[in-house]
Amino acid sequence: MTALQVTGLTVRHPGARDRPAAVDGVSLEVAAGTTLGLVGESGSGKSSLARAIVGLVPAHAGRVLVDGWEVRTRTVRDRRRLGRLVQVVLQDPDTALDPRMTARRTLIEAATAFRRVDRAARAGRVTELLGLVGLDPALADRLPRQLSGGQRQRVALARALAVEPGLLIADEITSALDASVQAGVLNTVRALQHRLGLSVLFIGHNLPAVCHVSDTVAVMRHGRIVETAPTATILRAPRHPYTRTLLASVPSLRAPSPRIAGQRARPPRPNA
Ligand SMILES: Nc1ncnc2c1ncn2[C@@H]1O[C@H](COP(=O)(O)OP(=O)(O)OP(=O)(O)O)[C@@H](O)[C@H]1O
Repeated sequence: MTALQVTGLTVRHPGARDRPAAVDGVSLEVAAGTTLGLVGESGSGKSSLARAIVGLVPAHAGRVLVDGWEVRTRTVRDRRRLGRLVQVVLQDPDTALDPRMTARRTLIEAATAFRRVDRAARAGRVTELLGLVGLDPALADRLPRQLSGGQRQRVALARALAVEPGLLIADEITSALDASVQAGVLNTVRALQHRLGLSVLFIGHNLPAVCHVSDTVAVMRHGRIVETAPTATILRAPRHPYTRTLLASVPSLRAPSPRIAGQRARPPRPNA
């Protein structure tokens, strides 16, 4: 079963028609219950691809299937269906969260957007969601400005989970965080994926971070996927010169033990 299937997707941004396509005929798949990492340097087209998948920017060509359904965003009904199937968490939790809403209200609003949740069950659901992302339930009544950057990003993650989507798209979710906080959020994403059986498209420019949470990694450059392989293969035997360049710039990831073949990469050190 395929959670996400993208075929021949091309994105040309308005006002940039004379430049190469931001996304140029990209095809990729996220198998149900697995994480596909999408890695590439800034400007390679990762966010354009993510936005096109959920209809935030128009696709020039190509096809996107989520859980077998061809994504459309023409009607309110289409958009609701898409929102139930896919949730997106973005880089900057400061702009993603409503500054006037406590974590509790944010989570209740998301949990009840598509499903009925009895009033009596709501407090329990908030506690459960905060627990899932490793937050103390005592933080439920805080506003975003009363939380740290890492805590805000966890609330954004909990809000996405509140909808109970089959597919989560995480676009550079650790990039705005201090290095010391990044590893904790990455570990949370990996634990969630295992525990909830989520399908995840995890986007980032930091190869160790992407490898840490991903079963398979796709490497993107200049709008195209240059290599897709299981994470252990990307680390041990990358085929494309660009993948090798990315690896070479991360000394701690070179020549990993062959024992990790078929397994996930070792966790990055918290200060990596
Ligand atoms: N709204 C837009 N209008 C015009 N060009 C855009 C727009 N958004 C992105 N681009 C261009 O599309 C290309 C891909 O950008 P995109 O943001 O998708 O890359 P990225 O890999 O996500 O980069 P980053 O990691 O820095 O976010 C870049 O050349 C960028 O300048």
